[in-house]
Amino acid sequence: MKFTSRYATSLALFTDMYQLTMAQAYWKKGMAEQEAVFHLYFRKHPFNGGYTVCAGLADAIDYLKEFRFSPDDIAYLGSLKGSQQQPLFETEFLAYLQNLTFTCQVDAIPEGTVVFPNEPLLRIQGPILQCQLLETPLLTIINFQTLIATKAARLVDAAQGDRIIEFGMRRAQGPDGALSAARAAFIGGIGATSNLLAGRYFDIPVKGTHAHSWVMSFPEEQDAFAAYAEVFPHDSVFLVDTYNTLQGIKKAIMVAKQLREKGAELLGIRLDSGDLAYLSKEGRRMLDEAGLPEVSILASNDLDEYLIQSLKLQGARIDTWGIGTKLVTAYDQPALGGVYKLAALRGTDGHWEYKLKLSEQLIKISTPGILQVRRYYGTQNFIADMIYSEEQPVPTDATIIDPADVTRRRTLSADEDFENLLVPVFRNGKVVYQEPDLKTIQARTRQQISQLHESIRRFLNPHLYPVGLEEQLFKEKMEIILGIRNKETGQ
Ligand SMILES: Nc1ncnc2c1ncn2[C@@H]1O[C@H](COP(=O)(O)OP(=O)(O)OP(=O)(O)O)[C@@H](O)[C@H]1O
Ligand SMILES: O=P(O)(O)OC[C@H]1O[C@H](OP(=O)(O)OP(=O)(O)O)[C@H](O)[C@@H]1O
Ligand SMILES: O=C(O)c1cccnc1
Repeated sequence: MKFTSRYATSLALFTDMYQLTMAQAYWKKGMAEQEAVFHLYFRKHPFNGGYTVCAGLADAIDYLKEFRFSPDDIAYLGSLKGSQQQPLFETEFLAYLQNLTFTCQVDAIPEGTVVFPNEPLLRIQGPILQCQLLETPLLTIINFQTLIATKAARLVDAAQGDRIIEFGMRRAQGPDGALSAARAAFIGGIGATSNLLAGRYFDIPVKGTHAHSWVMSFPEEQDAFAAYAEVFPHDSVFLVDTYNTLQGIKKAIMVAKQLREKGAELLGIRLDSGDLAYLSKEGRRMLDEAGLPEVSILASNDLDEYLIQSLKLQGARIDTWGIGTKLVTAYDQPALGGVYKLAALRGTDGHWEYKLKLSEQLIKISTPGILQVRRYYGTQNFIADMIYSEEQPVPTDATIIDPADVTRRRTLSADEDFENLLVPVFRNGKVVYQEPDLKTIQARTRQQISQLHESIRRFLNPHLYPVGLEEQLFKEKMEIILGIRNKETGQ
């Protein structure tokens, strides 16, 4: 079984009802096929951080590849009633849906790329009815995985190269939360998961120790360790904190010595409570003195990036970090506020009409156009990102303007290396994108983060990476805003 089978049955109803009622209204008004452009983007980094790692594209692709309404879906929609008990959806509209196939153009930023507020992660162009139906599922997929990949990358940053295992399945937001989180966590740099189904679906390494129940099911802790080692002589990590951690470590050492006499080595011990700095230092000393310097120390217990940083500052001797709840639930910020906004609509004359959503706050006003993101590179670090509309040629020396603070401008020379981040994913409803495997995506994350200046990577008050609108696009956006405001106030 391959992970894509998660989307093998029809998930066209995996959307908000208003997408379907709008779809019927577009259809009824003869607008269903009008060509539109939507962008999916977020406005603020999660966790008050300085960067975000985008993830979820592979799932989005699988969803779109399978996008169709099954006869069962149509029957369900046909059964829905309005407030006057009349059928909500017309029979002819349901017939239209039954024959609907996905025909859009999709461009996206590859998974594992570092991204910033207001940059479109996905651009969907096609019949407005189709684009509209996809808003909710695309946001569901991309928001969550991007959030978790970013959390994972922060943990990896804090752990400074130590191994991290994802232990979160039992605390995840439901079964798909657990699977998606395991996948996204791996993209963010986590080395392994305890979730076997995620291991099987995504080809992520699986790892585990044992639970307290194993120790508790024996009259003596040492007998529990010995019995486990008998069954897994080369694959044992003993959980040493069931009764008294320091005594538990002594017993683990005794069993490790017996194991060595039989030609096998204990892999490690796990600490799951108490003062992890003190206990890991004591544990390391005891293991080293017993001639067991290779036995590693794994710690778990409500860990997050701040605790890892603190434990490292305290000199903790922890080699591997087991992280569950705080990772898979993105505990301190359980949702990324990604949005999906209409940016252009093709008029009857064939020209694009730019569209935007007004807001009291300038930063919340969406950007119109057929947007692309261009990243400029220095010798070591990324320099800046430019958001521009593909309709207009970019001048040789381009100026970018920060839409949140128009006094922040920067000119980007044509001599700099650059790359356009959005790449073609679907053309006329067919996949044209070669999906990288998960290990390649994970390597991309690591490589991308290494190109961020350390001031952007720090957790406390990170520096703002420069992202701006290309000057022409900025001016056009301002003109549209003024035009709408004048119209609305009758001036
Ligand atoms: N040296 C340390 N510095 C800062 N925080 C620590 C340190 N050691 C452990 N912690 C964290 O303190 C929190 C409380 O741990 P502690 O083991 O005292 O309580 P607990 O979680 O209630 O224990 P148990 O798992 O036995 O119920 C955990 O999040 C743990 O990761
Ligand atoms: O702490 P997390 O980061 O979520 O990691 C997963 C936790 O799950 C297990 O605990 P268990 O379910 O036995 O409960 P516990 O928290 O009481 O130890 C394990 O011993 C970890 O402590
Ligand atoms: O294998 C482990 O040690 C493990 C797995 C899930 C949750 N906590 C610990």
